[in-house]
Amino acid sequence: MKEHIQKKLSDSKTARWSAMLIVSFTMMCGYFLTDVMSPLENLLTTQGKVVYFTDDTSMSADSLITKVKLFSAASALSEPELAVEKLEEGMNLKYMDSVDGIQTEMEKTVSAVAKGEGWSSTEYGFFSGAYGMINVFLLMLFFGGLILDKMGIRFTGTLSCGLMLAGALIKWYALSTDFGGSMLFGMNMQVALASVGFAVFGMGAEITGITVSKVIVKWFTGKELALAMGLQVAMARIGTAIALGVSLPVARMMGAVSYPVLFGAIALCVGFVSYMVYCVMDRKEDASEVAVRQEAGEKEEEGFRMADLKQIFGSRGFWLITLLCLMFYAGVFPFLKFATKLMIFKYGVPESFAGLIPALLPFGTILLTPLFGSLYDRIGKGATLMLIGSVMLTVVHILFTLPVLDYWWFAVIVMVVLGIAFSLVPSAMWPSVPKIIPLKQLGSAYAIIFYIQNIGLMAVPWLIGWVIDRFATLRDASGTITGYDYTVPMAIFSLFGLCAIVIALMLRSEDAKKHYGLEEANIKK
Ligand SMILES: NCCCC[C@H](N)C(=O)NCC(=O)O
Repeated sequence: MKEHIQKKLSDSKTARWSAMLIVSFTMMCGYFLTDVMSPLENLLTTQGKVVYFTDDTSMSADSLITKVKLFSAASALSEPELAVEKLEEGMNLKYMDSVDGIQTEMEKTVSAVAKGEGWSSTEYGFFSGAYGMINVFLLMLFFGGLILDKMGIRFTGTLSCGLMLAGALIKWYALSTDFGGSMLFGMNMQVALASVGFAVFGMGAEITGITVSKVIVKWFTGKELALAMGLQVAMARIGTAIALGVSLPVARMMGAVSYPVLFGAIALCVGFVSYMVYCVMDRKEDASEVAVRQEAGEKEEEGFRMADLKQIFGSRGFWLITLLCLMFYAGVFPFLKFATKLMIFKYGVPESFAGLIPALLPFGTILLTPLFGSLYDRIGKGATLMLIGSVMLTVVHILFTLPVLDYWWFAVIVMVVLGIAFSLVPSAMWPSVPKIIPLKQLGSAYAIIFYIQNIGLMAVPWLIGWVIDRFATLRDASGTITGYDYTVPMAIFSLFGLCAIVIALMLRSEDAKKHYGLEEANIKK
């Protein structure tokens, strides 16, 4: 008679790849919401309504009305009854504008009118950094890791998806409400409440992130681990790319910045349901694992103990990966928050296309992250991949800093190179952690890495927002903003890249000493 051999559910290719797709979809919705406000920086920091024309230029509604009236006076026409509230899509307007210092007659058609929120760059930076605030100040990410290792994947993932959704709804409420200039914590009420929402969302998103990483390690250890992690990250990047590409057109079409957030919250509800589906699979995987152990007469693995934290904290390799993560990601995610406006003011890209250039970055990574992940699975060289990625990040930021080649095509090329760097490092970094830290401590290990990384995700946008207000905003004699010079903010991003190179070099030499296996293939032949 043929002997029946118990198998784990994860031994089935279909089952493990389905699990990967389901949790990655949830994460993708989270990433969409994380970056959905980035292309709206210019709109958020404009006071009053903004008018967009069919030729892809835009102007504040107040200034347009003044210019229309100038035209009426110059052409001796009776002043039209035009007011900001009457501006709408399809209107054909004649106005006077200064072209090369000469007052010139212009005629343009309005393609959309959207409401700016009048935030300062500092307020925008504060809001963007709020993502990491609860994680950092209330140590919630750290506790999230402990909860994950103690309470398991199903409980933690459900909790974190709920937090993401609650945060997204608070943010949507804040952005869709007119608080009439009231203040909270000495801050514009809208900025404060939107930041609270983003902070709650960020707590959920980061805990979901560590949970999803643990899910992938659980189903793919000894199999296609780096490829699966690469594909999960690639799907997350699709979320970022969609956010960067569609957020501004949606806000314009609907006339307000709150709508992209609302659509993201609706998508997240679907992501929540998909996580529930994964929970069913997770239960089956656990049951099959128990059966395999019983058949083999193995004892159940010991659970996580607080003492295990000592082992994590005592590992130099772990700290180097953590610091590399801090520096590398400080140079990428916060940069994306400011990149759309950089494209408008440094490279002269029309606002309606400006979000598409930063969107190239995550798009590039969609193919490359799994590709490099699979390379790491088969031939290794993880520490070297991280080093090359860090060098590329630094070169890119130096090129964005220098006042050379301020053409849109050059920005595209540089952004593609950044996309390659942004594929190399994550595809090698995340699958390297289980080579240094054992599975039962992995939730806590990822949580600590994400915790330190969140300090950067929080503080860097605060710093850059303040630096833009202080050192990068150009004004005319009357104090009106005339443009931005991004040299100082981009030089700061270059410094993060330089630190990443030094740490990647140290990690490679530590690996050579301690034999973590970072340069070895993941798939054992
Ligand atoms: N904009 C999303 C921030 C997610 C940060 C998260 N802690 C993370 O590092 N995820 C892995 C990745 O490479 O995206």
